[in-house]
Amino acid sequence: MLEINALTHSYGDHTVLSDMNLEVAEGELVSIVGPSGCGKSTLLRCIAGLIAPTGGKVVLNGTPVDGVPDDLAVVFQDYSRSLLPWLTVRDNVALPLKRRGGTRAERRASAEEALKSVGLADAGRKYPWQLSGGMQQRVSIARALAYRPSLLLMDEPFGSVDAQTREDLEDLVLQVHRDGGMTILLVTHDIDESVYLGDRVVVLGRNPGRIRAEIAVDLPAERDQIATRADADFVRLRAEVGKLVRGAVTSSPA
Ligand SMILES: Nc1ncnc2c1ncn2[C@@H]1O[C@H](COP(=O)(O)OP(=O)(O)OP(=O)(O)O)[C@@H](O)[C@H]1O
Repeated sequence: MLEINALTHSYGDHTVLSDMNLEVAEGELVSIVGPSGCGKSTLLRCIAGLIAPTGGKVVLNGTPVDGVPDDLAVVFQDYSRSLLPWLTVRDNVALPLKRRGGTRAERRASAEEALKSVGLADAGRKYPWQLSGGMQQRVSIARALAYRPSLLLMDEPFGSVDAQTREDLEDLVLQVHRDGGMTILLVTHDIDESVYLGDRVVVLGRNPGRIRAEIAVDLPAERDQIATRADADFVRLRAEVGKLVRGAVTSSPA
């Protein structure tokens, strides 16, 4: 459903991504990890059509990306800036649905349903600033879910929440992925998280950013914060990814 062909991006004479090729299948959850500055966010911005790559192309559902595609949603780390403080939580979630058409009542009903699915059934009439950080990030996720994109991009979505909330939100993403079959690309700094959530982990190296390795996560789809993380296969995969990321900091990409 997503094809990245010979993608290159430079900011001025600083080449950040070089000749990147990646295919993502319908319904896959792909984690992207790599050292700071290797171009993970730049890659997501190219896929989201927020920046035009300097070379190569991104093809989503058979159509080359040229501007922000209609059937895509993005969740960023900085939830405090992504929600509009003057709109209620429900209206924040319903806002992007205007692009989909439908009546105001239908949009509100979809928003309520998405809020329920992230455990915020009672928060619709509140304002974002009345909620905790973790709850605000749930609202951002609900907004993306209500939109029912064919591709969901998440850029360090749990980087600013506490450890317990992070685990809850990770499990929420797994549940959404399992139930809705959504294709998800998730950028994270957290190696454990990349393995816990991913069907596949893509490791980027830097100078310039290239795919250094792709690791299939051959764990059962059903995951559990305690049992999965204690599983010998999980521990092996985490070590493998960790070694590749550490190697990517110092050596040039393979
Ligand atoms: N708008 C921009 N203009 C110029 N340089 C940029 C811009 N955005 C990013 N860069 C540079 O491109 C490189 C890659 O940045 P990017 O944010 O894509 O990396 P990242 O892997 O997401 O980093 P991090 O893990 O620290 O968030 C960095 O050296 C960064 O300074």
